[in-house]
Amino acid sequence: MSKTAMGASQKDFESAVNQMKLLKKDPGNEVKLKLYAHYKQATEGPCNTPKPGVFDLINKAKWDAWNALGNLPKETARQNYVDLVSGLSSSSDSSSQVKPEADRKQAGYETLVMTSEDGITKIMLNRPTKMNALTTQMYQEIMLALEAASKDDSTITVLTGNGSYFSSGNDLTNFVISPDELEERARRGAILLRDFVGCFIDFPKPLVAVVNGPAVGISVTILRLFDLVYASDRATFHTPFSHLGQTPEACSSYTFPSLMGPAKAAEMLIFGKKLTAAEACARGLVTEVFPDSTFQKEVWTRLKAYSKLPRNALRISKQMIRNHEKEKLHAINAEESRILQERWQSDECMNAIMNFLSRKAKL
Ligand SMILES: CCCCCCCCCC/C=C/CC(=O)SCCNC(=O)CCNC(=O)[C@H](O)C(C)(C)COP(=O)(O)OP(=O)(O)OC[C@H]1O[C@@H](n2cnc3c(N)ncnc32)[C@H](O)[C@@H]1OP(=O)(O)O
Repeated sequence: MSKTAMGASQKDFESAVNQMKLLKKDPGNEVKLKLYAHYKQATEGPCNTPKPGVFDLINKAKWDAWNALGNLPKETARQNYVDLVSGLSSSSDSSSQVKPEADRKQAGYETLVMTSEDGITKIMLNRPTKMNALTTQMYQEIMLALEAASKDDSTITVLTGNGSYFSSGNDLTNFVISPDELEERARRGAILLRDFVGCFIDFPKPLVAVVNGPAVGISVTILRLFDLVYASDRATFHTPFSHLGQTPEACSSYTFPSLMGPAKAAEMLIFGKKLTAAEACARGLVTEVFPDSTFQKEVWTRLKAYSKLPRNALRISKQMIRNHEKEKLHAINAEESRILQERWQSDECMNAIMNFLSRKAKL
């Protein structure tokens, strides 16, 4: 009989616990929470401690993860723990192996798939089960990918999402930190945000967003820094900053009012109105909307034709259009990032994040 059918033995479990201690790579907050919850369930049974206070972010997230396992039997939790650790070990083992030809395109990126073909470099956000929510690792990888794309011999660079969402914006688990770390993490978060947006402001080649599904938060505000935005008619555009106790970023406090007028910008950025693709197109945020059934075919046919145009002419024209406001955009980006650094430390922001993480609130 297989191990799974029998359930993991206590020895397997202990060896998985030891294996975890040797793991070289941080598996990320989500996995760590799952491991914690299953460890507690396997060793102590259902959650039996008082719920931590609302500002005790880390312990509250851990408690929520354990409590969510309900009455899961200890044996099942033990097996799940062993399976989780074995998945982590095999993925870190395989990263040192030589990848087959077809996979080489992805080398170096864990959260993205980057490919280059027909004069087009495509950067695809690749966390479909998390609606392509942007972790800090993902912001870093996108910056690296943009840097590489700016230097490669492609004509056009495309950003798109894998799965049903373009992106659900900032990954709210980026906020799972202990209160004594908050100030420093907010400081680093503001630098990350400023550098991330800066890469889009400075990107030298035509940059195209292929918005395959709903877009939330920073994945909406950043669109004004693209040269073309093609959207499926299934896409929606939502910036629920106030609901999260936060404020606009990616220069949208300046670009949105100048694009659609202050009244329409306020509806989105202050009051969090969600737009359909047609509405976003009418406001100038989207270049063109396509039926979802033919979206990929039509968009890629169009982009392949554009990528055959003279490369240098495209690049120079883009820079002529964008250079006028570059300096201003960098100043606005720095100011928005500074304001967010303060917001992230506010009670309003912390309460909203806690509500999402404890599944009390969704958009
Ligand atoms: C001090 C901290 C420093 C931080 C440094 C950060 C630096 C840069 C910051 C830039 C700032 C950007 C602002 C924004 O982007 S604001 C927008 C934030 N996004 C949200 O509020 C969206 C939250 N998600 C939802 O409301 C819903 O998930 C959804 C998108 C409406 C989809 O709902 P649906 O019912 O279809 O699907 P699920 O909710 O079941 O989602 C499937 C799983 O994906 C996880 N998920 C989805 N989105 C996020 C997210 N943004 N953050 C974290 N996790 C997300 C969801 O939890 C499910 O996971 P599970 O299967 O494990 O439960």
